[in-house]
Amino acid sequence: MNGQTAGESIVVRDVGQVYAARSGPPTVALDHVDLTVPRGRFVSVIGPSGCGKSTLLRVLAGLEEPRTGSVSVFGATPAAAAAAKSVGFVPQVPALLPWSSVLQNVQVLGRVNRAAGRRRPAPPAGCEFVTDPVSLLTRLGLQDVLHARPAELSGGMQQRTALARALALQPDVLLMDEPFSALDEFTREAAQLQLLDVWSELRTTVVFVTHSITEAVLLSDTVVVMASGPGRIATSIPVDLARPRHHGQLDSSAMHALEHRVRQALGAAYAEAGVLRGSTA
Ligand SMILES: Nc1ncnc2c1ncn2[C@@H]1O[C@H](COP(=O)(O)OP(=O)(O)OP(=O)(O)O)[C@@H](O)[C@H]1O
Repeated sequence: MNGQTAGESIVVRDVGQVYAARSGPPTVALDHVDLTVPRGRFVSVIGPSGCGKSTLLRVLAGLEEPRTGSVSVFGATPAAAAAAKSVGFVPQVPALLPWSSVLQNVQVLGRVNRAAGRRRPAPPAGCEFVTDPVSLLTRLGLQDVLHARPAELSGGMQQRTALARALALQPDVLLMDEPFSALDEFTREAAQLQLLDVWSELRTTVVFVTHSITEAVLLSDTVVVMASGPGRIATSIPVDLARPRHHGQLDSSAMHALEHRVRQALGAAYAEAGVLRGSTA
């Protein structure tokens, strides 16, 4: 377990997931997947379309049971972690309540928490902002739109609201499924910086699915490259860029070298999928 105990890490062991197909053989979405995410780390998952990234997130979120293998979220099953509101999820589409304000969208989970009688440990020193929705939204640059409805917000603002909603749970783990993929380049960069800014203080454990090599490298401690046919982990690439990260690092030789490594691994995953498809056609 890489020297980590179950309570200190998310541990995925030999996980497999299979879906029945409408016709033909079943889809092996995950096959012998092993992954350890130590507490407080930021891990990105990248891979060809259909390689099982979202399936892996759903298994971690307790939304589906894996067919085989085991998953521990800091010592609990994913279902137990989800029931304890220890898992925050930021989907690709923000799915905000359209008739509620930005503030109400974030407050609603606080109410769910209180109704569940959930007690959270005090946040790290200096991170008290996370316990107060107004402070949290202000921290994410949304102080001027607290009372706006989602339809009045830009895409970037909507995603930051979804991030605030997830963070308001004070989750032990934050699962993010291509949260910035629909944003234009500059809005995306701003959202990345906002995320890095709050993450650098909260140090919530993050599993972040993306199709962007640059985004994966810029944000992460480790980039996990998946391959498809069947869905599996091809390699894990540690990112040793200094923190705090910023877009000034994008032009550094270290950044380019890491992007190159991820691109090579991803290229191999795509090529292999093509070979596998060719051989089974
Ligand atoms: N509920 C389901 N029923 C049947 N097949 C499914 C189901 N969910 C996913 N799959 C299949 O499992 C495989 C993995 O899907 P998944 O959505 O996890 O991939 P992904 O890597 O997230 O893809 P993308 O990058 O396109 O979002 C795909 O072949 C997909 O068609």
